[in-house]
Amino acid sequence: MNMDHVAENGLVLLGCGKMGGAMLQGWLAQGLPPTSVSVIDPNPSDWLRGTGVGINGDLPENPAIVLIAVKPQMMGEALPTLAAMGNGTTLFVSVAAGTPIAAFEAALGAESPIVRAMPNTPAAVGRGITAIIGNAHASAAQVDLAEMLLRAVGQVVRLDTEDQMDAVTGVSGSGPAYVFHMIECLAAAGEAQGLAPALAMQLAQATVAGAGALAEAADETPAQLRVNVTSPNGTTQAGLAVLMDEETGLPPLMRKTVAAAADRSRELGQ
Ligand SMILES: NC(=O)C1=CN([C@@H]2O[C@H](COP(=O)(O)OP(=O)(O)OC[C@H]3O[C@@H](n4cnc5c(N)ncnc54)[C@H](OP(=O)(O)O)[C@@H]3O)[C@@H](O)[C@H]2O)C=CC1
Ligand SMILES: O=C(O)[C@@H]1CCC=N1
Repeated sequence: MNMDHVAENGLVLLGCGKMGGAMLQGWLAQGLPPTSVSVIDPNPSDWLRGTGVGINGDLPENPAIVLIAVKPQMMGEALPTLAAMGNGTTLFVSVAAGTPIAAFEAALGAESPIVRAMPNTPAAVGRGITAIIGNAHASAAQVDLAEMLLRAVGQVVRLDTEDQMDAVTGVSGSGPAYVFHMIECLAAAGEAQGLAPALAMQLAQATVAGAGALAEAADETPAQLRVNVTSPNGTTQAGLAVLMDEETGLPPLMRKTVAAAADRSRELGQ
């Protein structure tokens, strides 16, 4: 199974907001024909209307893939729409935080092939990372198909057990928001040191983007890259003494942040 299989049999996207839209953008850029995509969304955006995909019209009877990208809180309303779709060969892929595979099996039938996935919004620029796990009825070829589709918008990792999904959500699903907030804080701190707002934001954005690109491209570990910036008794050492404090610095704060997000993911699954 490959992208041709999806193009021939169709892809249904349930919910085209920030995450569904980011992935659709990536697939269309990779050459998935818009005519093979059917979107169900109550308020289609102008961007979506301009793509040429089918919107809130007739759906293919047995699409290759149904991608579920509605909020977990809307799942109860959305699942009956899905139950009418698929004949055992359609693969259902959910990106919803918290919602367990068992909830989809209960609504769609235990024989339905289902892949649970946790992507992130850098998918919009092809730089996402998605963790996936299939249910017992998803064949190896179907999990491969989900992986191929998600690779079009970034990296893909496979999980051994579904319970890892809560921690993944806390790290990479929500993670972009932590990094965006770090940019905001770095810029605000620059302003507090007397820089103009636009200059402080430019410095903060370029520093986070550049450090991320270097961390990905370099052979050294992030720890070594940090050491490379830190001259003995210099400015970075002074700054890091605050940031790396085990009592008041980033390590305990990041542990609490990721734990809170993972706990919320577990809660959404109740
Ligand atoms: N945003 C992110 O960074 C990530 C999100 N996710 C998951 O992706 C899913 C979507 O999140 P996100 O894109 O942020 O949310 P959005 O609210 O941006 O998108 C959800 C979309 O679904 C539409 N919708 C609501 N009800 C229905 C329905 N019954 N049938 C079809 N469409 C419906 C919404 O329309 P309307 O707005 O008009 O209600 C909206 O366009 C969530 O489950 C979330 O956990 C996963 C990883 C990362
Ligand atoms: O905030 C959320 O619940 C979703 C899941 C991961 C990122 N956004």
